[in-house]
Amino acid sequence: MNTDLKIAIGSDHAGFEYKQALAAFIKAAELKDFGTYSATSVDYPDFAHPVASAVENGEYDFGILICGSANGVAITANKHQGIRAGLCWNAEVAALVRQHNNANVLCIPARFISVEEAKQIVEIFLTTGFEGGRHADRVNKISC
Ligand SMILES: O=C(CO)[C@H](O)[C@H](O)[C@H](O)COP(=O)(O)O
Repeated sequence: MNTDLKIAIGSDHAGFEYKQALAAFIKAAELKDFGTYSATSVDYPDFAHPVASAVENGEYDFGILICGSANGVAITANKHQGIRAGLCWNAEVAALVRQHNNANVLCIPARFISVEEAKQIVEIFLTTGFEGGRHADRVNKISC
């Protein structure tokens, strides 16, 4: 897919192969791979924090994080004040996390979906806009 967006991507070992496939699939204005760079076992926060920081500081428009279940990377990314990371397992959820939650980090569970499903999720996530309105009121209430 082609996009004018700037994308930060990262994974742990469980998401490594999917990250490689998605990085090849996304033709972005800029795509930075924050690692991991092999299938050797690593700790997901070491990759989720840098991706979340890069989106939080405005360097990148969106982040994509992949681990086995996507829970580890989602929990980590959501520790960042400016991050709304959503776990997406199908295209419909990916659309909703953009339309209703204005998510800026997409978390993909590599051990539970196919690479083709992951590509579809990425495409929907990156091309769907926030609906605003009542959803903006709710998103504004998230920060504490
Ligand atoms: O953090 C996770 C679960 O919330 C991720 O799915 C990790 O990829 C997973 O825990 C890694 O497990 P492994 O047995 O060390 O490969």
